[in-house]
Amino acid sequence: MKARIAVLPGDGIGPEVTAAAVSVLRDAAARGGHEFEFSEHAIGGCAIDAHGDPLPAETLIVCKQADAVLLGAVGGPRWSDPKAKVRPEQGLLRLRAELGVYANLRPVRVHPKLAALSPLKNERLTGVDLLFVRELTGGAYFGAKTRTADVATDETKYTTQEVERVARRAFALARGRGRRVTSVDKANVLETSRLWRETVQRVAHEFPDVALEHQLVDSMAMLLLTRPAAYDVIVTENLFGDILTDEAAALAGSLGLLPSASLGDGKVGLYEPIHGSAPDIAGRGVANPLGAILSAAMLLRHSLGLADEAAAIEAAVDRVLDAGVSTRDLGGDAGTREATAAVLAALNERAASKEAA
Ligand SMILES: NC(=O)c1ccc[n+]([C@@H]2O[C@H](COP(=O)([O-])OP(=O)(O)OC[C@H]3O[C@@H](n4cnc5c(N)ncnc54)[C@H](O)[C@@H]3O)[C@@H](O)[C@H]2O)c1
Ligand SMILES: CC(C)[C@H](C(=O)O)[C@@H](O)C(=O)O
Ligand SMILES: [Mg+2]
Repeated sequence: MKARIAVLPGDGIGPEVTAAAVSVLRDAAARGGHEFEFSEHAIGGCAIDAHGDPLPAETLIVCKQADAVLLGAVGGPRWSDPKAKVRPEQGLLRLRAELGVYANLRPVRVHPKLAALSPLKNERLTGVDLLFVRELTGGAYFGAKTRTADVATDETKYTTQEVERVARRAFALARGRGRRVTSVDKANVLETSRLWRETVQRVAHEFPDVALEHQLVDSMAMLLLTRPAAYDVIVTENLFGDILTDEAAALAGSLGLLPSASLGDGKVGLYEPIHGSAPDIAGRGVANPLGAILSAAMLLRHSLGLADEAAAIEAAVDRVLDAGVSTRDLGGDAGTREATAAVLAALNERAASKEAA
């Protein structure tokens, strides 16, 4: 098959982990006889420096015309002055809104080898296999903002339609997994959460084969650590989803491991690891590339319909972790390149053993 993939490396470790993901995609293309055309474009802080705009018009046009967008990360201290008028993160938020990718899928699995490293009790982590579905284009991130010298506001707004579509996506995904959805809100305090809860409840009637429960976000933050294996699909609003998924990264072992796919009703999907630009380790070749590589697998599955190729990459990542190859965030000493090379080697071995069989 032919596919156009827009690559937006961004800032900090973004270019390092994106290069790793692209090499795995090139490998999948070569192996499967596919023609993937990659083109790189600016976003975030480096786009502010080069074009005065964190989402240059050219980047947006190419992304809209692509089959999929692969993104590294944006932001960093250089562009973080609280008084700055333009921020790298605005480019990413605009891109998500422009692509209409309202459902952000963030799977969290705990690899057995890494469970042993966790400060949490091992038995609690056994079998953890979560899928967060984070609403991505609404809520406080996109509401009106005001600021005077002493007062600031960020409006949180949700419409029924915005909640319905992300809830439907979560229920549909639950059908392919454990058939359980936990909807997370703050309905004891927030009006937006009451609308959220009523709407999710109504959508649940369309999916009688999927069990629904509601949790308040504060207790969910605790439950995620005390009984993570009890959950399947967790659907929540933008801000809560951002926070809970970084928390869930502690279950998996590192923020550097977690991938994401952002999907809407249009054809273009956006794929990015959930971590940021990690300014503290940028440029040193030590970033964990696995979250970006697993995001590339999600790209193959969700945008290109190449489920087997995606599963092969996920299995290769598992084998690399099984073999004890890990980057510094996981207590190992492999660099970004070594970890990437190990994934490519595991893919090779698998292909060779399949051929031999
Ligand atoms: N999607 C995105 O582009 C995105 C996501 C989150 C944060 N950000 C931005 O990134 C900047 C830095 O934010 P932050 O420091 O709060 O969060 P961060 O995710 O960049 O880093 C948090 C911690 O996790 C570590 N880490 C993150 N990714 C890693 C990886 N792949 N391998 C090894 N260690 C990794 C970092 O070294 C750091 O110690 C901010 O400007 C923020 O807005 C961007
Ligand atoms: C950089 C920021 C806008 C972004 C978000 O909050 O969505 C990031 O934290 C993420 O999780 O992708
Ligand atoms: Mg985040």
